[in-house]
Amino acid sequence: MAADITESVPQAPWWGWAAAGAGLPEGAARVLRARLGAEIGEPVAPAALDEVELPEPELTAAALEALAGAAGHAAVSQRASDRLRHAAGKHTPDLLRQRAGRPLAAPDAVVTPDTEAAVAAILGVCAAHDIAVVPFGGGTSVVGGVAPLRGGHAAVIALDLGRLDALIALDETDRTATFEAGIRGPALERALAARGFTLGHLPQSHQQATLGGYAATRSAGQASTGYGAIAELITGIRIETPSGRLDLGGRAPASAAGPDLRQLVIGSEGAFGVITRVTVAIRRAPTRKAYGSWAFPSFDAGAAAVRALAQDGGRGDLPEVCRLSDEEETELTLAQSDSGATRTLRRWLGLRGIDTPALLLGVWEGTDGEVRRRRSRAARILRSHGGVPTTERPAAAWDAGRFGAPRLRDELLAVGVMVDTLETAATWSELPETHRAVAEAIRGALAAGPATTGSGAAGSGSGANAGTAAGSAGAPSAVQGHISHMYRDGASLYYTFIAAAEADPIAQYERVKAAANAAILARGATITHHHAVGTEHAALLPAEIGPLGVRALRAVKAELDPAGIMNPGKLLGAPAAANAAAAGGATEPAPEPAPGNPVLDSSPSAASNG
Ligand SMILES: Cc1cc2nc3c(=O)[nH]c(=O)nc-3n(C[C@H](O)[C@H](O)[C@H](O)COP(=O)(O)OP(=O)(O)OC[C@H]3O[C@@H](n4cnc5c(N)ncnc54)[C@H](O)[C@@H]3O)c2cc1C
Repeated sequence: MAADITESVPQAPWWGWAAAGAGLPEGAARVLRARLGAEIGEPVAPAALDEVELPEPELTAAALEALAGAAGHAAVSQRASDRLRHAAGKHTPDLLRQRAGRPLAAPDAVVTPDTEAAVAAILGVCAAHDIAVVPFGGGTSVVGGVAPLRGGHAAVIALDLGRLDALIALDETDRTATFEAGIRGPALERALAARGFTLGHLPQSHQQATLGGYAATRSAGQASTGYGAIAELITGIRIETPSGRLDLGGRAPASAAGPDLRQLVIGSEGAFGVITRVTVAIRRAPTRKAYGSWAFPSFDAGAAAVRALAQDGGRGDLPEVCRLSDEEETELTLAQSDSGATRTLRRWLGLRGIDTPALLLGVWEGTDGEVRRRRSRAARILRSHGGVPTTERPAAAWDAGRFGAPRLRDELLAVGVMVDTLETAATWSELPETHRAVAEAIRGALAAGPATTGSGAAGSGSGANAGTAAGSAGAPSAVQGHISHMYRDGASLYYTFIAAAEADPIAQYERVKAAANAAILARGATITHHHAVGTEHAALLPAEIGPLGVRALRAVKAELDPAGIMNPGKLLGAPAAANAAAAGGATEPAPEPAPGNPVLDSSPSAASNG
């Protein structure tokens, strides 16, 4: 149940997800050796704190004093450890730079208010002193959402919401709960569980992510198929902006009073203001889970079956967690286990003509009778679409291990393996082709290898060498995918790519991202289903919502944030003024190159996020 998987709240180190673990599991290491053709080397430790190069803070004494006046002296820190922990999010280029001890930039101070009034006062100080504000929840962004960009302002602070973490109200009649926005996933679920409820929103990052962060990024939990993504769960939201407070929703279950402004705040990524409280729809905590796993002869066949479940099944037939791996992800998962059970499964499927299976996992949550009834109705539909039932074990094993996976990425990066994830979503009619096109684009970019000439080398951050220049052949790779958030009209698509790191792993990453983005846009799919826009996808937003759509959002920002201090460079990209400055060379500092780690090693499917 939600409560029993959210007991621990690891404190992320500044260079990764979790403190050093026990290394790679043997199964993962074996698959990597076999797949990537290399021996696993000794892990390279991240830089020590005193080796880290941090820029000098640029806040004036007057600005510091004013911030302390707004939030309290103890709430304003310029300690290196605090600045470092707020210097980046958690996507692979962030971690590569952090591990190397050469962060791109750091906030000039970290401010941790403990009241909404203090948040409003801080925004006033920042507007008056020309200070950019980066709202900081759990810092788990994988799209550059918390990058400490100044955007042409005199300084930048990270505004950490971590002390705003209270349950404000729980209404059992309305089945809603209101929280301060800085509460993290486990604390939120614990508070609800104490009263017999759950939110059911469990992104793989929930142990560190916050409710405000979920809202700001339009996040989707791993059980979103059953519970709904965060945009469907939020009934009310409050945001403090430099122009004042907006209190939205929460008056009635629905309203025809104009466009739903909550939806303008959900997904605003800190560019309009700071979300300080959120009201969510809650459910009775489930008392039972039921698991089911089915094998299909191909990913396309599995997707057709899931579509039938989503469109023709009855209410509740879709499991809360519904996850279909493609053939590659299924193979890499099975290959990590050489148990008798896995061998038996392969034989059993082989006898039914399924040699390259695509595995569907389902987790139903509810009461005992409910979950069994729902699972057997779903089973009938899946069988009628060619699904071969296996045991409950694969789904139960996935459920038990899913929140350990992010740590694995740290282990992989330590031993010189490039690993990261990316995602999109497509309608059912486009999904099979989109899946193939994006996977092939990623494989092609990895196989192309690094450019041998041109200015894009050595982590310039330009992404200009995206697989176009002549290059040496890339290393062997594994590219796996799954769908995991189902809708009546389509589903998300999620990819994990793994390869030996090149000498410039950030350039390697950018090459892959550029190729995948091009394929996603060419297929007419979305640039992001749940990771959000951040800096990573900001240049692609016009392709998704059109230039007029971007201008409309800019107009909203101009009203709520006239000085443009809120999270510069995220969501809407650089403002026009910053672009002009950039043309004159006064840009944000370019990313430092991460050192190459030529040693190959590490682990596949388990490192997959989301
Ligand atoms: C290992 C891993 C697994 C992940 N799995 C998933 C997944 O399953 N599903 C999913 O949706 N995402 C996933 N993510 C992405 C990320 O965790 C989500 O985007 C999450 O919602 C971010 O929450 P946060 O509190 O960490 O926000 P942060 O990373 O701190 O911030 C994200 C963005 O929101 C802004 N922001 C944060 N708080 C506020 C606030 N109170 N007011 C205004 N703006 C704010 C920030 O400025 C930034 O632009 C994963 C990330 C990692 C590293």
